[in-house]
Amino acid sequence: MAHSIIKQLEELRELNPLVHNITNLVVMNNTANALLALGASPVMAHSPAEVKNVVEISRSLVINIGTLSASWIESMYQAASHATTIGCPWVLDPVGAGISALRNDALQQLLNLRPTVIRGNASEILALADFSQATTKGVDSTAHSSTALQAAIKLQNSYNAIICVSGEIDYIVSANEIIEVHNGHIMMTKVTGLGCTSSALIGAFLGLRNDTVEETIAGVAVLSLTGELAARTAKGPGSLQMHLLDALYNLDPLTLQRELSIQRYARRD
Ligand SMILES: Nc1ncnc2c1ncn2[C@@H]1O[C@H](COP(=O)(O)OP(=O)(O)OP(=O)(O)O)[C@@H](O)[C@H]1O
Ligand SMILES: Cc1ncsc1CCO
Ligand SMILES: [Mg+2]
Repeated sequence: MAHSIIKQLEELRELNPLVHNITNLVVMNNTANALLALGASPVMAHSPAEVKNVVEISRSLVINIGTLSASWIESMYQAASHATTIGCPWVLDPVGAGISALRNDALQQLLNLRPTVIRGNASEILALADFSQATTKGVDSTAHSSTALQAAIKLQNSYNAIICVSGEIDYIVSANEIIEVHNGHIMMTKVTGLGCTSSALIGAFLGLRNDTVEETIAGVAVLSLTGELAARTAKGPGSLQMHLLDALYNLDPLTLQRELSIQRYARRD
């Protein structure tokens, strides 16, 4: 497993892929810096007048609904439909799924455009699988990631997307397998937008080699591991954020080999 991620990271740094982000106003700067530190090239572009042009030149698209409004929905819809049409892989981050009709309606439209990958916290994945049962508080999860595993499997079956549930254990559900990433640190929940960063890093790996499951695992695992490494030396959330960028920049094969904690098994449902 580490071997695949080491190779992918090497390829990513060599290629410096352009990642188109339509993301929220809270995390925009952090996300761009994380992509740069990893070795990708971010572009944040959300005007409806240009998103199709930007999708055309990008390796992948990341759509994050964190600070949604009507004009952003239009941009997201245009970008996602164009990405699906031209075969550009795209990630959906359903921030705050379940908290309002605006978000739920936008998410239903985006789901119908068939994202390649969906990554959310447990509350968001539970809400996406059944909006009528949503008990979301806001953008932070109120549930352990394991409680959303069945919902993730249901979403995978319905939309044929790779589903990631983040939390103490990150789960990645593909058509055939469940992958668990055990890296991470509780302090990461005290820095806003690290789930959003995970979605963006998945975007950075997508499109590298047409193996979307391996690419998704790489994105999730790299963020969780670098967060864990950063937490070891951080005094609190402020320095965690700073150390995370340094950990992404300095991540090397030996550290991946030594520190990754990943399990994968066949789906039995
Ligand atoms: N309880 C935990 N223990 C260890 N690591 C955690 C825990 N919760 C989250 N993490 C780490 O933080 C990462 C982001 O997950 P989280 O579920 O907090 O995202 P999120 O709620 O979508 O965040 P945001 O919306 O602020 O971007 C996970 O992939 C994992 O590495
Ligand atoms: C706090 C917050 N509110 C809307 S988006 C966002 C960033 C984490 O998703
Ligand atoms: Mg989130």
